[in-house]
Amino acid sequence: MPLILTDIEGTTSSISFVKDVLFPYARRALPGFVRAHAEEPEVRRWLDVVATEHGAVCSDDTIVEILQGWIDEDRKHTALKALQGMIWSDGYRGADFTAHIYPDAAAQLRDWHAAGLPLAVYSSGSVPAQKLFFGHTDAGDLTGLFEGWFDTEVGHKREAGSYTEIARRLGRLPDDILFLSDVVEELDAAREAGLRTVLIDRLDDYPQPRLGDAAHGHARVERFDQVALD
Ligand SMILES: CSCCC(=O)C(=O)COP(=O)(O)O
Ligand SMILES: [Mg+2]
Repeated sequence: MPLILTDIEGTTSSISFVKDVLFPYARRALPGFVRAHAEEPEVRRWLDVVATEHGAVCSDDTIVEILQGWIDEDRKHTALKALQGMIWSDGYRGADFTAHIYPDAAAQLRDWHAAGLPLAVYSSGSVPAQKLFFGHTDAGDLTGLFEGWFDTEVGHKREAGSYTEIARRLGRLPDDILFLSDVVEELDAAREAGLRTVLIDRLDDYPQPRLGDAAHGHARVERFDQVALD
């Protein structure tokens, strides 16, 4: 039985929840969060990464502006993702929102887990953000279904080496892992590393079905219950 490795945004869950709820929440809360927590080592560490990348001495206000710009560009930068995760914690715990999950994804993940299939997550969202997300979904707390959590600290999702590293950390051969994602470039990288791949083509997120050449030769389904495991 393969291990199922799943992406989040556009795969288990809608892009609009991330873009229209999570990102605006983080954008709004960022200035107050930085004012309140900038001297905490785990926060300072990531603010300093942003300042170093900016290449000039900059104030925390400037760092906030840079981070807000990255949110607007949907940059998958590890420092931004770590800070977003800390900010969303307040939103989930204060019940400002729950995380969207497609009903077919929640049901199939539960069924695979019940059948003994190992499950893991690989998302650009930080591991703490992933755990918050699956801990507060519309379908309840799903964290117990997963035995592995990976973010861009293993590498970026469009690089084959990231998938090789995930397989190594999971102690599995690459072709014993089935990766599910909405992004063909991520699936290309996973296939290059030897993983099996399925394009989850959510028509709510991608109204033009990615058929033929657009699917880059990856198996393509529209829902989790259509994923073939062999
Ligand atoms: C972990 S939830 C937040 C989602 C997020 O910030 C993100 O960038 C999602 O990207 P993905 O790799 O899951 O498509
Ligand atoms: Mg995605």
